[in-house]
Amino acid sequence: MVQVKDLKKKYKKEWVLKGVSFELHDPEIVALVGPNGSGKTTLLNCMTNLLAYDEGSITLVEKHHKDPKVFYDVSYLQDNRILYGNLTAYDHLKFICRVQKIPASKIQEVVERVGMESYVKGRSVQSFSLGMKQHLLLAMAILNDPKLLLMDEPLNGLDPTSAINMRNILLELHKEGTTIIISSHNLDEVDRLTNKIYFMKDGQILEENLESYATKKYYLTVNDPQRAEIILKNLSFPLTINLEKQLVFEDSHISIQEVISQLNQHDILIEDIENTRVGAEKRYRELFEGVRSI
Ligand SMILES: Nc1ncnc2c1ncn2[C@@H]1O[C@H](COP(=O)(O)OP(=O)(O)OP(=O)(O)O)[C@@H](O)[C@H]1O
Repeated sequence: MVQVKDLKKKYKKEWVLKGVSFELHDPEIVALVGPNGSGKTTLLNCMTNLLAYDEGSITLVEKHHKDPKVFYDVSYLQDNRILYGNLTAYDHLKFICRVQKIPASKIQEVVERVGMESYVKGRSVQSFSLGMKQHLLLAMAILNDPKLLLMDEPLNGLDPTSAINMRNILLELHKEGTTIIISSHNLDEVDRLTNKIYFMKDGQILEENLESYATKKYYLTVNDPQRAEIILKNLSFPLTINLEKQLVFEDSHISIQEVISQLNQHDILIEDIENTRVGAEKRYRELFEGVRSI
């Protein structure tokens, strides 16, 4: 699916990529994580042939990455500067359909999937909010049912509902067989998408599978989060409330059974329990801030 071999790239005299190599075979979600300026965008731009590189080789979907046919199967969600302010969302989608020979009927399907029916026609992109632009970029990126989807900071500017929707779409695409490489600074979202992380450090990739490394995090949706928070904090349970009004706990700090039992005793209805392994932030801090976990 993807093969990057010993990729090197410098700007003037500064080497930004110093021999990046990795291979992906099965459909996977991989997060690309690193501090500002570590080379994530440079790597994605080289892979999609937007930027020349100095050494190395890149194969995408079994073809050389400069083969124009690659883009029937690959999409790249970049930042919103690629959008045309005086065109509508529909114009953008129609244009991609024309270039990639996708039936126009696909537009409606994608617009519904992303949830942008109310602003696809009748207003130009320059009047869009940041989140609306991200929706359009996502719609454009999934229009061709890509086998490989590369994404540079797709969560920028998304409200919680849109971020959840984006996450669900990515998880669905992955189940349908799409490989996704997503650069993100949102380590909580990264944990909810994948265990497989490429940390960009010193112009190289440190590949990590955090499966066994990570602890578990629980997200409880309850009928009365405010009362639940007061009750549990009075009992000294360490928890936070996220923007989705879920109660969030880490299992290294609590027994989830004990939490459930307390909520039951106080007649608080648990509507949903979601859990995910967390490790991205912990590992990031070890790698980039020299913080060792105990
Ligand atoms: N056109 C350019 N000319 C010179 N230097 C550049 C250019 N583009 C990027 N750089 C430098 O290359 C390095 C990597 O930049 P890049 O944008 O790839 O990092 P990034 O990891 O995507 O950062 P961020 O998280 O801030 O988006 C930085 O030091 C940046 O200043």
